[in-house]
Amino acid sequence: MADQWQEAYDFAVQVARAAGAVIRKAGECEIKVQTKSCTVDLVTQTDERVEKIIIGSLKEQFGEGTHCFIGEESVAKGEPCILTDKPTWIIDPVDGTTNFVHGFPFVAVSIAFAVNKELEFGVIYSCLEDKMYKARKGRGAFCDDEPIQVSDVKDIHKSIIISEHGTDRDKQKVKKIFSTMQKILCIPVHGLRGSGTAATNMCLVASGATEAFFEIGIHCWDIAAGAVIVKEAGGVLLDVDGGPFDLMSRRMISANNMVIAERIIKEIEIFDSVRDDAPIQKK
Ligand SMILES: O=P(O)(O)O[C@H]1[C@H](O)[C@H](O)[C@H](O)[C@@H](O)[C@@H]1O
Ligand SMILES: [Mg+2]
Repeated sequence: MADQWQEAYDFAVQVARAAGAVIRKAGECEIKVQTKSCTVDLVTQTDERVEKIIIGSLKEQFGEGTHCFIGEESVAKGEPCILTDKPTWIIDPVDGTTNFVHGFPFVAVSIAFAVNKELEFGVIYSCLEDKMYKARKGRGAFCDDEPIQVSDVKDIHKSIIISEHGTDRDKQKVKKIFSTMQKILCIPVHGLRGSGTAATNMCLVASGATEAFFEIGIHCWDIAAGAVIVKEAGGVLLDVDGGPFDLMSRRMISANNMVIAERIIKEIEIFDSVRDDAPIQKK
């Protein structure tokens, strides 16, 4: 059967690379910062501009109205965040916005593509490192066209685990986040890390640099592309309660294998997060 998504996959790589160049250029100038859900949930004109460039390029290539789009900044402006069976692009134009504002060198363009609610491919361009991660369902994962695969570590005591504290500063949630981190650190593991971008964190799992990344509070656009890349690199994806991975649930764990995943899950103190696809509350 004709491979109907190869052209879209190749085009997504081109668009991600071009978007990364725009981000790098914008980082050389003064960055005007605004906030979204709270004072530390940052957004810049670059996030919005890059999302418009990405969606505009995809619409031009594939036609208006044939594909659907879930973009971080479009959703922030009230667009629906509902995954249907239609071909859908799930986009984080600047993952690691806080890093971008501070010049902390991990900023990623994350572009995923789903059909019939199945993730077909994911592309993550770590634009300050100039590293292009990509994967198509059933065809392996790559960094700069070199195959990548998860680490073979099964002993939790020999692992590095990535966790992020996110942008929520609710004291009860922060307490659970740090209590979880403390319990994991004192297993003990070799170390805890966090790049500040979920997409990059998942690439670090996929490339074997760390054994797991989990987070409660992320969004579908932060993790959709990384989910394909981790899975195609031989890793596993689960809900933080050990259930099946749920893209819209705002929580997940990605790991190199089930042994590590299940050991980490034991320590995670879960707190509620409103689903990405929850009905929009009328103000
Ligand atoms: O930079 P964002 O696109 O907003 O996404 C990040 C989020 O804001 C928060 O910092 C999370 O901890 C990150 O994992 C996520 O990528
Ligand atoms: Mg973002």
